[in-house]
Amino acid sequence: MAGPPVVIWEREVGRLLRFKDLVPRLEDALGKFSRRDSSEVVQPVRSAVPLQKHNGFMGLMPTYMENDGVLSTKFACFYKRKEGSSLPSVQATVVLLDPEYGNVKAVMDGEVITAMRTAAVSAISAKLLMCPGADVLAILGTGKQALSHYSVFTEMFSFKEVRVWSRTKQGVDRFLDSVGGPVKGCGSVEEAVRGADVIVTVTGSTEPVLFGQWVKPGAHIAAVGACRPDWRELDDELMKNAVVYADSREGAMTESGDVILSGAEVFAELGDVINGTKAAHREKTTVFKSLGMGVEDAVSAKLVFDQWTAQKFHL
Ligand SMILES: NC(=O)C1=CN([C@@H]2O[C@H](COP(=O)(O)OP(=O)(O)OC[C@H]3O[C@@H](n4cnc5c(N)ncnc54)[C@H](O)[C@@H]3O)[C@@H](O)[C@H]2O)C=CC1
Ligand SMILES: O=C([O-])C1=[NH+]CCC1
Repeated sequence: MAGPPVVIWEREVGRLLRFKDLVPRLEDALGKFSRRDSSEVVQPVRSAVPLQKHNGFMGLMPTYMENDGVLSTKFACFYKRKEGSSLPSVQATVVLLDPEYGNVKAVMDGEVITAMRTAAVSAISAKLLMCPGADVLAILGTGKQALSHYSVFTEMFSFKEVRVWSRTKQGVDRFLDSVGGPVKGCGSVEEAVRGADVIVTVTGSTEPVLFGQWVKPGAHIAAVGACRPDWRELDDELMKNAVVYADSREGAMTESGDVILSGAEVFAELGDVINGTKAAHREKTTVFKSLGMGVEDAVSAKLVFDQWTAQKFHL
């Protein structure tokens, strides 16, 4: 009989996970996912159970990577919060199983994994799709994802200017205090995004906050919020005039209000670009629509578990 699962919680996950280790594993996983080879990745579109009373959803994200021996699922509860609410927008737990025996090997905090893998995938989208010599980064939103995106974008790239916008001044001030680096706080979305080469949208908004009329031609947008079919962050003009990429085509067609309601076509998955089967249109305005995938959590959880096991037996 298998022993009880290990529990690896927030601080430990944060100590073990590094962007430099995560990014290449995510690139590999995105490529494998887009090959649609079931011996590499089996990952259905997330099931979302409505939590009507609490204005949220529980997303169940099972994934099996046969050749890598990884079986996992994440439970991600995400909510539409009222302004000023102190409750979290996203809470997540990742469960790692033994694919042969079916027992649970580890239960992990999923918040650090969600924050880091989502930001790392957005950074991969920028690496592949932003224009050469991109100088200005704008971040819309100042919550957990904004912080993790700031961390990985400033670790991987050398922007000359970073701008941030939040709907409240307190949000901007808190963000500036937490990051310490040189960031310009902006009083409006337009001020933040005019002339920006890369724009990250990480808000809890369900209506468009970013409008095409303000976006510089050739800019790259990593659109991370609005993960429900009736939620938006980007307007129709932007969606229709950009080349749209997604993490999962099926995911975007099922869950993204920006894709479904604008009628925009998903040109390619990020994995198709990694595999060299679809072009990276760096010269055009590009949108990467991120919904989040179980395969990203699976490789992150494996990395945490492997590092945790190596350290334990090294002591
Ligand atoms: N694509 C993916 O893989 C993932 C997407 N998400 C989504 O990313 C978004 C941000 O998540 P977190 O940073 O964890 O949340 P958070 O609660 O930490 O931060 C949300 C930010 O959005 C702002 N905001 C909320 N409502 C707004 C509105 N109506 N207009 C403008 N700004 C608004 C808040 O002031 C805050 O700055 C959420 O929509 C979440 O569901 C989160 C995890 C993974
Ligand atoms: O992939 C993910 O973990 C999530 N996507 C939307 C909210 C949480």
